[in-house]
Amino acid sequence: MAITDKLADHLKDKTLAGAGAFVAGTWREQSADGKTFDVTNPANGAVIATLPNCGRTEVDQAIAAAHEAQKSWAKKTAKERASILRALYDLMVENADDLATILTMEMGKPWAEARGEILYGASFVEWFGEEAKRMYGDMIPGHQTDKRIMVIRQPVGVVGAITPWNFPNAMLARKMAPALASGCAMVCKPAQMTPLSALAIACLAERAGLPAGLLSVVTATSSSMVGKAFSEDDRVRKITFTGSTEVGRILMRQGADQIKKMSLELGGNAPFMVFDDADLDAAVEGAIASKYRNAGQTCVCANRLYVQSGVYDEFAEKLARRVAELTVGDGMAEGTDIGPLVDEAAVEKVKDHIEDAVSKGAEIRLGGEHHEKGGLFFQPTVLTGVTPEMKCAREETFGPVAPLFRFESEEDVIAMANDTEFGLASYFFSRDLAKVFRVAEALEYGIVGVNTGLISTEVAPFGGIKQSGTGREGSKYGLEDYTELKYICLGGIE
Ligand SMILES: NC(=O)c1ccc[n+]([C@@H]2O[C@H](COP(=O)([O-])OP(=O)(O)OC[C@H]3O[C@@H](n4cnc5c(N)ncnc54)[C@H](O)[C@@H]3O)[C@@H](O)[C@H]2O)c1
Ligand SMILES: O=C[C@H](O)CS(=O)(=O)O
Repeated sequence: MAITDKLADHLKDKTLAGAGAFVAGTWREQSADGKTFDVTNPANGAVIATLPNCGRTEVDQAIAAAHEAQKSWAKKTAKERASILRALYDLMVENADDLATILTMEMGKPWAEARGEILYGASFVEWFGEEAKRMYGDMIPGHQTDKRIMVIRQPVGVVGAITPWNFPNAMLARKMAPALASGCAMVCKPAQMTPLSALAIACLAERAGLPAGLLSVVTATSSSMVGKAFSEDDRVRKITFTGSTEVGRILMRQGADQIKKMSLELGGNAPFMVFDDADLDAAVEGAIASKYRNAGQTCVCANRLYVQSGVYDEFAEKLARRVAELTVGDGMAEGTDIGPLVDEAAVEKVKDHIEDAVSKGAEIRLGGEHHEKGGLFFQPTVLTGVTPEMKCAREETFGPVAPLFRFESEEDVIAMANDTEFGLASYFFSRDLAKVFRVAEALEYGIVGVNTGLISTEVAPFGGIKQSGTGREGSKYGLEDYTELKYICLGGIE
């Protein structure tokens, strides 16, 4: 059994996290070279699982099995593929409590947030099961009397997926669902800190009747080995990656030799703007939702909060009062709002950003310290008097820190908001309709939240511009990333 009692004792279904890596349709408790690695609970450091540390042998086996299984899978009707995705959706919902417990104990987020992530991940499986039936093509009026022009969509083939630790269920579901719906096969390498959520999805996919080989979950500590395997093997037609921009850049370079099709969901540096005419209470709630969700460890978290002068002091006061109500603790404990950060490096980065800001003149309105619980817990923090020279203005903090910048005019704040190499999510609060359109159209981002801090849904296209990535996940557009267009020119039709 891969999982320990530290996790099994919290599960109704103890087999859900699988029994090792899921490679080419079989569960592997051992890798070819016999190496293993531990998965620990960031709330207390307890070992919750020991998994095989897969090598190139397992990755190659997974790719070969995917390449074989995908041929017959692509020949099934959309309805046949949709029915298996629907069965998987139903199983994810039925097992949501256990899936949430697995997620919280390997990643740390509060259980209620984890359960929300499970339903969010499941929503992509439901959505793309339906979209499978709408993989339409075109009939185009011919350019000559004897010609008929057809355009069809066909699955890309084998997809290599690499996913991050902060949404270990939803980030795989958001890739696997359109891939399987369109007739592709997938080999996934989850983050080594959080592999169990992906293994649980594979376990339920097997129970839902997904044919062997179509989905593999390779658990490995050498992520660069997996990235190279995906890049070098021409049976892998596409790489889909969610994670940091620097790793996305590496994968893009490695994929260039084979002109590998790429979907990249990368880093962010989201501006969150509050104008004088905003509903301040709504803006505060929006800031709480956007900034402190997952302890600030999401790619779409507000990273820079710009507040117009006329409401700056009132907003800062209201926000600090609301943040002070947040409870820090173990994600499995009732009432926890802010769980532990994922690792020591994350804690050090948060400390560095705070120390840098204070050294350049910012003030700590609230928090700013390592939490008294110690370990990976950090106090939710509000900084005021923040300026563009500070690290938190240019780097993704990825922690529970809200740096408040003051601004005077609409033109100034748009210029500051756009002054970054990132372009994923952005947010602003205003009740002036003309301003809403002007600002939304001027922001250089893939996503704009207006009078809301929460934008994530399966029905909308999620993705960024500039160095936040390429491609879109979710929505009717999400299927396109897993298909190729084929133009068929029919001649001799007299
Ligand atoms: N745009 C989005 O949808 C989205 C979602 C979640 C996280 N992110 C971003 O991800 C970052 C945080 O997540 P993270 O710390 O897991 O990112 P990361 O880039 O360090 O790791 C992401 C995944 O890539 C793997 N990896 C690392 N180096 C690799 C290499 N050389 N070759 C192949 N794979 C490699 C990791 O093992 C992990 O599975 C943040 O920048 C965040 O903004 C973006
Ligand atoms: O980290 C960013 C993920 O994409 C999470 S969400 O889609 O915004 O919930």
